[in-house]
Amino acid sequence: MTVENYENVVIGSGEGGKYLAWHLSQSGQQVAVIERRWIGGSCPNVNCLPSKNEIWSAKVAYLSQHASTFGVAPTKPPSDMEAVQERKRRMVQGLIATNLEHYKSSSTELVMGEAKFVGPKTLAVQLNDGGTRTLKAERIFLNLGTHASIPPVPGLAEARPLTNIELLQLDRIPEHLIVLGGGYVGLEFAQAFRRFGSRVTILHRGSQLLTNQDADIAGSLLETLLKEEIEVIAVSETLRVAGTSGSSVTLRVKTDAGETTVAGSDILVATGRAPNTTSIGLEIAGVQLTEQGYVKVDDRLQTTAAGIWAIGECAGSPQFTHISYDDFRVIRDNLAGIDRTTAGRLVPSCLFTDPPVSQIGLTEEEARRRGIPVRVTKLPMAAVLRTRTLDESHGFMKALLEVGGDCILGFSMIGPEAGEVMAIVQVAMLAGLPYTTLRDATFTHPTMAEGLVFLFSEVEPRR
Ligand SMILES: Cc1cc2nc3c(=O)[nH]c(=O)nc-3n(C[C@H](O)[C@H](O)[C@H](O)COP(=O)(O)OP(=O)(O)OC[C@H]3O[C@@H](n4cnc5c(N)ncnc54)[C@H](O)[C@@H]3O)c2cc1C
Ligand SMILES: NC(=O)c1ccc[n+]([C@@H]2O[C@H](COP(=O)([O-])OP(=O)(O)OC[C@H]3O[C@@H](n4cnc5c(N)ncnc54)[C@H](O)[C@@H]3O)[C@@H](O)[C@H]2O)c1
Repeated sequence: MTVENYENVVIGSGEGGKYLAWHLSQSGQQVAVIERRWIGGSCPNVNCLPSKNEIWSAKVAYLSQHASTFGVAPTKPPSDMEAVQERKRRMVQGLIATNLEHYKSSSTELVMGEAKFVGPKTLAVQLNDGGTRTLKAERIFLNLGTHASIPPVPGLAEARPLTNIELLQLDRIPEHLIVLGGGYVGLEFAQAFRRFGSRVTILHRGSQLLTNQDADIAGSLLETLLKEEIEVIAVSETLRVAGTSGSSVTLRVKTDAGETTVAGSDILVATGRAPNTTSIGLEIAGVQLTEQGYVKVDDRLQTTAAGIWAIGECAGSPQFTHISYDDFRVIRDNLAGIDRTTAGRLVPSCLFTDPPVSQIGLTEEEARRRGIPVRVTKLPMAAVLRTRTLDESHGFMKALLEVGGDCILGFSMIGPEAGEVMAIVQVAMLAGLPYTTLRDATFTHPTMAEGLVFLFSEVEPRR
């Protein structure tokens, strides 16, 4: 067995891992990235970007169906899913090419294969093209990602349910899609496939959709989904599943009103993620896991093994591409002797439903739970005149402010361009600006951002 020595090896070419690899290579270090399947990680291949690509096609389908509202001849569903797929595939191929270009220009070696620890700092790589290589490194970075978890419901795995990966490969429109889970993945796909022409039923656990958002935000989103004739059922338990996804499936579920049966043609499992940390020999490397199976790290993303770091979802970081990228910056800076941690960082999020839902900082519910006194200000989207020009005035903006000062503690929005408007508030929060700076700013008319002036003009004065 020949052992090849490296300064740095990154396992997984996800967002944080690839940026770290390219950065280290460009700084003159020797780096290999081992990736078993997705060049560039899950975001450009099977997660964020392909889903947002199809969601945009679904928006076009929706606008075409409602074109008469705008004085244009309408088109009836169903959509041409083969063409939707083709557009998405072209984008993904382009993204992969861009990633490969970065590997080439930074002189980072990309090894396509599956890595396993065979010694504390030694990896055996089962190459995709056949054969194995053994790589030993001074520093190892784990960017392993997660996969969709399939709950242990009798009959569910046997029903061969769709996850985000298979759903994004469908070149047909499911007749009746049952979505298990009312979180990010479930909600985005439920609305998109309804717009393509599927009948859709969401089965969600708990009393509200989007459990990490305030009830008023989740309620406003629910109104939108119901208006688009998406069926939403709160279940306390999924008891069993029969049939096969793709032809016919039946779910027996428990609700507050008793047991009921839900039948459809396809089932999408969107009930959260499980880390890709099993069967790769992390114990051989001395890398400990948390109870949930994520890599145990400190706030500089160092694992329990010296010289080994973890990045992104596998490290238990919030499950967003921009956070995986920030993890890269934390490690990069610490390697350069600059103190930087993950502690207290702002984590913005945007759910790409229509209208989208964005959130940063404290929610009202979290403030209440933590006993933090806040002033709350709210503005209906109908008061933002840009929404009237689009016929998209559903939703509202909400901000949380200090009681003893004028800093912004949190912002949530359901409305058009919610992610972009949130970014403006985020900058104010990062700069520690008082809300009055946004209140007194002049934003272009008519834009969604202009709504911030009116939102912050509504703030009750400090007592
Ligand atoms: C459907 C969907 C939509 C999403 N949309 C958004 C969005 O709009 N915005 C957003 O911010 N986030 C979104 N996310 C989350 C986002 O995709 C992830 O948080 C992000 O990609 C960061 O992932 P990562 O860097 O932790 O790992 P990944 O990008 O998943 O990379 C891990 C890589 O490691 C490889 N790997 C694992 N084990 C091994 C091994 N043993 N050997 C070799 N290679 C290995 C995997 O093949 C994979 O390529 C979405 C998630 C899903 C499921
Ligand atoms: N726009 C975005 O940024 C975006 C989009 C998609 C995914 N993501 C990321 O990926 C992560 C994973 O998404 P997800 O939707 O899989 O997880 P999630 O945690 O967002 O939602 C899963 C939901 O499923 C519910 N659930 C769990 N078991 C269930 C069961 N047996 N029956 C019914 N419901 C059940 C949970 O209560 C939860 O509400 C997200 O948390 C997010 O961080 C982000």
